Amino acid sequence: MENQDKPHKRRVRYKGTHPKKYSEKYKEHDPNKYSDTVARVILKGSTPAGMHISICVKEILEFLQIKPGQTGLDATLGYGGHSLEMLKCLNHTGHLYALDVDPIELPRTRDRLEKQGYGPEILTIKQLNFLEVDKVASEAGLFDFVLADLGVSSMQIDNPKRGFSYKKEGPLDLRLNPKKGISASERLRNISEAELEGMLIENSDEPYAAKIAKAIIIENKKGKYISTTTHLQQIIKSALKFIPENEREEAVKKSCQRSFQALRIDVNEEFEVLYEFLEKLPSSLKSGGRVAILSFHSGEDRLVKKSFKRLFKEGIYSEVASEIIRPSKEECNINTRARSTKMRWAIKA
Ligand SMILES: C[S@@+](CC[C@H](N)C(=O)[O-])C[C@H]1O[C@@H](n2cnc3c(N)ncnc32)[C@H](O)[C@@H]1O
Repeated sequence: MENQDKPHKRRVRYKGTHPKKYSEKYKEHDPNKYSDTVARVILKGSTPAGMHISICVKEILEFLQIKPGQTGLDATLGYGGHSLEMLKCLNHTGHLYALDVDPIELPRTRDRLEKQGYGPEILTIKQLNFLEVDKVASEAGLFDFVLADLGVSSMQIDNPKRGFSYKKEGPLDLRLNPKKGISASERLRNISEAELEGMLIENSDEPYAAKIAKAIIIENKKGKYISTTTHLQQIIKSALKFIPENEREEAVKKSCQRSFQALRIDVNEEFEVLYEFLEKLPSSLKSGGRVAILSFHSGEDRLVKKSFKRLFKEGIYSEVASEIIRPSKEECNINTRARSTKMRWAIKA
């Protein structure tokens, strides 16, 4: 009877036989109802829309050696895949704290984990920047284990409204928390050519930084401020016109990837935040406490490596990874986003 009052809501229609746009992938957005479709997409080596496939799960669990009764921190909750695996190890005794700055995905993940039986009695989720790790530790007590899986989730990259990908038309935002700070578009509006060139070099080793910075500033001077992902992509494309045609497509793709990464690092102050987190980590860990960090580009990995090495020399860590751990070939085949992952770990003295 009830249904008679409700108007029937038609699902979004798409052209052709398969949905291509993020918003049209209604089956992938509902993994509980359409588990077959989701499994098929994963098998094909893709990440279903609205999902994130956790990386190096086996390697992380092997290292963290989580036991029931322990207290841990997932500094980067994301889709909650790593949290879920860590919660299974706790076996309903102990506590997991989980942080994320993203106010859009966090409530979805909280709901998902709660539906799987992980509520506030075992899991405390906070919308907080992980640079506040010390504050969380003062509430939770020192941690037995900490995981940080840096960067962005697939849900964030795939959602065109967030502006993380040059491949999809959307506002040039790139903030992990769109309610805080300024968008990438605003940042580009008020930047000088020298600062922009420096940002592209420092954050992502962009070889055509000078040319791209110049092209963006010329566009600003014309009053054509860059407000969308595709506008920025077009500017990069025209700045690289001097590259021979047979090499241009690949070069533009790479420069787009690097430039978007550089802007993302800048608007989210990712290096400053990571540095502060690494400084505060040891005093948030118990003696014997373990930390694993997954990073996705050389700038991040350098910071982790330097911090772990220095604190090991100072006797603050008793052991640190001597080499980077990488996901297996099999994992990279299933999940192409795993290919650039570098894992490092440390144990508190
Ligand atoms: C790679 S994803 C994590 C995926 C997660 N491990 C999983 O299995 O689903 C990274 C997440 O960290 C969050 N993040 C990035 N920097 C952060 C910071 N400084 N503080 C808190 N969360 C952050 C992002 O919003 C994103 O959701």
